Amino acid sequence: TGRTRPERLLQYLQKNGTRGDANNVVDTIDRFCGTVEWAMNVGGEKGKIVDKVVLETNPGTVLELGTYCGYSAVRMGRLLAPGSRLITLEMNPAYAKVAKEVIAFAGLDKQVEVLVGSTTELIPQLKKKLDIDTFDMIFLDHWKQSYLPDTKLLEECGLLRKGTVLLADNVICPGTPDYLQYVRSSPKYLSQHFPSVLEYTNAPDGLEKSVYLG
Ligand SMILES: O=c1[nH]cnc2c(O)cc(-c3ccc(F)cc3)c(Cl)c12
Ligand SMILES: [Mg+2]
Repeated sequence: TGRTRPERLLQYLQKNGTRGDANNVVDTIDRFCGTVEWAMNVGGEKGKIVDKVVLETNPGTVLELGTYCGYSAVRMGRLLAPGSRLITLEMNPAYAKVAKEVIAFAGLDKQVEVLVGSTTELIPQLKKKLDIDTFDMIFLDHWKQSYLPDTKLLEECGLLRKGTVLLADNVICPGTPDYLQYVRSSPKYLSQHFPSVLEYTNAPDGLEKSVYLG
């Protein structure tokens, strides 16, 4: 039974959530993390900003770096138009296993696909693996040290197009200074900061939205 935090989160969802109701899944996971056990989901406050960016962008293809338990995949997947696809990369197989069950519980397993492996290994394979040419939106939420190298890798692999929206979590806490400096100074991006708080706390954090200009 729930030996790990992701397993305890999944068990709480299976016990207290409504299968097939993605909005309820988001609220139920937020209740678990707010009342039982903190977990590193993007959460409700930053999640409202993610919702706004997704609805404004209306992406047909989304790439998420860092799945964890699938909270943000469900949060974004629930807002996508029919026929849209969200691909999420997770290097920890135990996390990916829980995420697949959370995504299926939410009824989003047709729109959301979890790939297990490192971003460095998977990003160069995406065009071959999926019949996707470029992504309309990227959500960076994996490891702070990887944001910048993976962004450059996405550019090199031709997975970004004029207007692709990059949305990055945790640019304040834990903080991604090299990534911020790059997207804010490079002529290839137009960046905007959204101050917020670290999930389930009142510690300062924020999201950075950067539009790729090609
Ligand atoms: O590693 C992370 N990946 C993706 N999102 C994350 C997040 O939203 C929060 C944190 C975090 C921040 C402060 C703290 F005290 C403990 C954990 C981490 Cl460490 C990650
Ligand atoms: Mg995060």
